[in-house]
Order: sequence, then C-alpha cells, then structure tokens
Amino acid sequence: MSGRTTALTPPADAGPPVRHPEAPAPGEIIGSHYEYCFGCGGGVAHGLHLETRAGEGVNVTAEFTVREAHQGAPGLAHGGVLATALDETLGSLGWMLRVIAVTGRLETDFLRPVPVGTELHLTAEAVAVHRRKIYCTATGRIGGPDGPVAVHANAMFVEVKIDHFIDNGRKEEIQAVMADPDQVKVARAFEVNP
Ligand SMILES: CCCCCCCCCCCCCCCC(=O)SCCNC(=O)CCNC(=O)[C@H](O)C(C)(C)COP(=O)(O)OP(=O)(O)OC[C@H]1O[C@@H](n2cnc3c(N)ncnc32)[C@H](O)[C@@H]1OP(=O)(O)O
Repeated sequence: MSGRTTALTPPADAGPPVRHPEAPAPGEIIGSHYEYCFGCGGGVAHGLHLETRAGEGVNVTAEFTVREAHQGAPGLAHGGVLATALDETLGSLGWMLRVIAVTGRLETDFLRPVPVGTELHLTAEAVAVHRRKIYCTATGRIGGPDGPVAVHANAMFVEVKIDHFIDNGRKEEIQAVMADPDQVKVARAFEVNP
C-alpha cells in the first residue's frame, strides 16, 4: 500500500481557487481542446460534443444530449458515458485557472436514470487548490438547468505540463497535433501562467 490518501476532502492548508485574469469571460464558449477528444471534439462521430461556457467564478456550464450511441440499458445512458460528461466538464475548469490538469480521481453518484434524448445540464466548480491538486465538483441535471440532479461527481485533478502529453501520447497523434497551428495555439495558451 502506498501512503497516498485517496480522500477527496481538501487538506486543511488548501487555498481557494483563483480565477485567472485571462480566463474566458463569463458566458464565453470554451472551444474544444482537441478535435478527437471523445468529450468535446467535433471529429468524433459518437462523441459527446460537449460545449462548455465560462462561468463568473472558477466554474463552467455545459450541455450534452444523450444519443443512441450512448446507451447502456435499452433507452438509457451508460453510466460511464455520464461519468465522461462530468469528467470533461471538470476538465474545462483548467481554462478558468489557466493550467492544464488531468483527472487523478473521480467519484460519481448516479441518482436518476437518464433516458436517450435527454439534455443533461452540467455545471462544474473548483472548490480548493493544494499544490498541484485541484479539488472540484460537477453536477448533471435533467429537464433544465434547475431540474433534478441525475449525476454528481467529486473529483481531484492534478496540474501537469504539456510534456505529460508529449511524453505519453502515441507518436502519430502527437506529431499530428504539433503540426497543427490551431492546436499549438491551444497548448501555448497554457504555457505561461504568471
Ligand atoms: C501537444 C499536446 C496539446 C495538448 C492540448 C491541451 C490538452 C488539455 C487536456 C485536458 C484533458 C482533459 C480531459 C478531461 C479529463 C481527463 O479525462 S484527463 C485523462 C485521465 N487522467 C489521466 O490520464 C491521468 C493519469 N495519471 C497520471 O498521469 C498521474 O498519476 C498524475 C495524475 C499526473 C499524477 O502523477 P504525478 O504527476 O507523478 O504526480 P504525483 O506526485 O503522483 O501526485 C501529485 C499529487 O496528487 C496526489 N494524487 C495523484 N493521484 C491521486 C489520486 N488518484 N488520488 C488522490 N491523490 C492523488 C498525490 O498524492 C500528490 O499529492 P501531494 O503530494 O501534492 O499532496
């Protein structure tokens, strides 16, 4: 057993998350970070095509419509797909903090079944930061932004540098994104974090 704690409660000396001065303005659409991302990429036919908007604090909102390709049981969304929608929404919080962060831990509560055709209204918010760790929560509601909660997640993201992707991603995809000026622009946006 390692000594690592898996608790999602921020340590006592964690600080509040601080909205970066160059974060997208409230209401601004946060574009896809990668065309072939299953969560937000336009190039994935059966992907979630999540479109996320900046909130006023260190928070974001997004919508996702459950389609036939997202089923687990007949006519119902697969739980893993719903967890992905929460994960993707949480991942967008990096834009508000202007850091790149990947999911370290994601704990999901499934409270109501979500039928195919449902629009899931998602919100995510960072609640605390401790060194490279970002503690955050996300909620998916059905029937409208104030509708009943169907899914909820507590999560801990870990800040990483671009090298995390360059060192670990398959060479073909890494070379392709490095050759794409739009993608390089996305990556560069995170490189300077005053
Ligand atoms: C050219 C490219 C262009 C790219 C353009 C932009 C791309 C923008 C992409 C954004 C994408 C988002 C998409 C949606 C979100 C995903 O789905 S991300 C994908 C899923 N997640 C992953 O693949 C992460 C896999 N895991 C890892 O790589 C490593 O375990 C991690 C998370 C980076 C941590 O490893 P590490 O850097 O060695 O850090 P480590 O010292 O182990 O941990 C740091 C701290 O976190 C704690 N910690 C780490 N893991 C855990 C855990 N599971 N539980 C509890 N605590 C933990 C440690 O205890 C430590 O705490 P302290 O000592 O500071 O108190």
